[in-house]
Amino acid sequence: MLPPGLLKTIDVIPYSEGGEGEWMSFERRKYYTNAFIVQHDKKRILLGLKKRGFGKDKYNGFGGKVEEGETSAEAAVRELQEEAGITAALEYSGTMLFFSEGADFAYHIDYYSAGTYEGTITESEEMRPEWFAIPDATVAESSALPSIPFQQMWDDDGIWFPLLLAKRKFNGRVDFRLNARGESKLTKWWFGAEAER
Ligand SMILES: Nc1nc2c([nH]c(=O)n2[C@H]2C[C@H](O)[C@@H](COP(=O)(O)OP(=O)(O)OP(=O)(O)O)O2)c(=O)[nH]1
Repeated sequence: MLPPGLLKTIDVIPYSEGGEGEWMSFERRKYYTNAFIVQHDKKRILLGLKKRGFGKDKYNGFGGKVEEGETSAEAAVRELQEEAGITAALEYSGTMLFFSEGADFAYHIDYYSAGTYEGTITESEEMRPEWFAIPDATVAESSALPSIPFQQMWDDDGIWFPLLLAKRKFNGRVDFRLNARGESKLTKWWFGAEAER
């Protein structure tokens, strides 16, 4: 059931799969984190515009590489502090394997989220933090905040964001291939999610 290379961290039921072709093979993986502040009471989520490096000009959670001697949870707290200037009691939200054609390693990404934070949200050299509205079908009024900018995020985020927002943990894998213009595009995915509570 699980795609190759994905290490199961929780019990999941199939949630979404699609795309075409075979899963690509890779030799190595590197461990990363990615953290979101999700405030359901205020109907908002904090994203950052990445200002440099991998994923530049995309909106994302705050994160980076897990360093030697630290756990992924510790790395997530450190990266949130470094990139957004805040601390939070982050909870594990899921794990995703991300492989992009031509890369010499796969990204093993642990996702985290928290509903509250301490400190003052501060722009860093890497990220410009901004609030976005959490979609809420039950409320007619529109938010003053912009909608989550999926067109300016990684292609796969639209698949698993509903799980993140619903607090359903997930495991998944996504493969990206280069198109004729040399852009990395989502070509195959598989996601499983914790059963609905
Ligand atoms: N939302 C989302 N995030 C992704 C995807 N793929 C992917 O690598 N990421 C995240 C994982 C990491 O948080 C970030 C890549 O790390 P980075 O570029 O900030 O890290 P870095 O090597 O510069 O390391 P560091 O200096 O921040 O420690 O992008 C994806 O498909 N969706």
